[in-house]
Amino acid sequence: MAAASGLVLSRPVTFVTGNAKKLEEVRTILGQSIPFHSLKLDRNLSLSLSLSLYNSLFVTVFASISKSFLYLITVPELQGEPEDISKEKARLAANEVNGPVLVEDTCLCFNALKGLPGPYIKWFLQKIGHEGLNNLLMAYEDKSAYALCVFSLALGPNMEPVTFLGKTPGKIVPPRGPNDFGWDPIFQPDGYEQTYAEMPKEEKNKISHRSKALAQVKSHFSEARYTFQKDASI
Ligand SMILES: O=c1nc[nH]c2c1ncn2[C@H]1C[C@H](O)[C@@H](COP(=O)(O)OP(=O)(O)OP(=O)(O)O)O1
Ligand SMILES: [Mg+2]
Repeated sequence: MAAASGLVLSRPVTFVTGNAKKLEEVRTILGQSIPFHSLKLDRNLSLSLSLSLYNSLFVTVFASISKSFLYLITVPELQGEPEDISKEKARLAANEVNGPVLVEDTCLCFNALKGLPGPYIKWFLQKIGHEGLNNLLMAYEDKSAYALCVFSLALGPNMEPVTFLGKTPGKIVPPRGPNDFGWDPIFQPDGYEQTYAEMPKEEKNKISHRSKALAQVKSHFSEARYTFQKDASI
């Protein structure tokens, strides 16, 4: 029976993030399509920024799962190529959770800067803000950029993660629209007159880097047909 219905996992997949906005979008886009733990996250950022080539920052995440579990998850902010970062994040999260996890890492890549800030966008945004990000491109005519989302699924500790990529091309513009999610106000996707921030959420979710990557996650789940020892309501 297990073979007929796909791989048996110890429990439903836990989506690990410290970013409430990400979680909100993932929830909306996925709906009921994948059996996830219902996750509510609170974050407690413990910042220890160093110039080390290794983990420069540790994010402490309190995840209360289905109201009855509380996980303290420390996921380091890693460095390197987007896919490697996302995979490593999944390995670490799977060890912490001791079960199947899905994680996601988002990059904002400027073509004139050969893909930078890329995975380091979080620090660039935190340090220099929307204006600073625009200024980075002042010396270049090419303001084109792309948003890249890399999900990694690890079925358990010591399991090799699988990645799913989603990419949306656009350009960097002076900030427009509500400032409630990261770099949304300065990213204008190709074919639109509005920035991500100006768009209605449903519109962003139709074309975003995140929804493109999640479409692949969904098809992976429908092909794999995982079953779980414990049901999703736990
Ligand atoms: O759709 C988006 N629209 C605008 N801004 C966004 C988006 N998605 C992520 N962001 C921001 C959050 C963070 O400043 C950086 C990614 O960093 P990233 O490490 O992936 O996110 P995070 O540390 O906030 O959450 P997590 O705990 O899942 O790693 O870009
Ligand atoms: Mg992060």
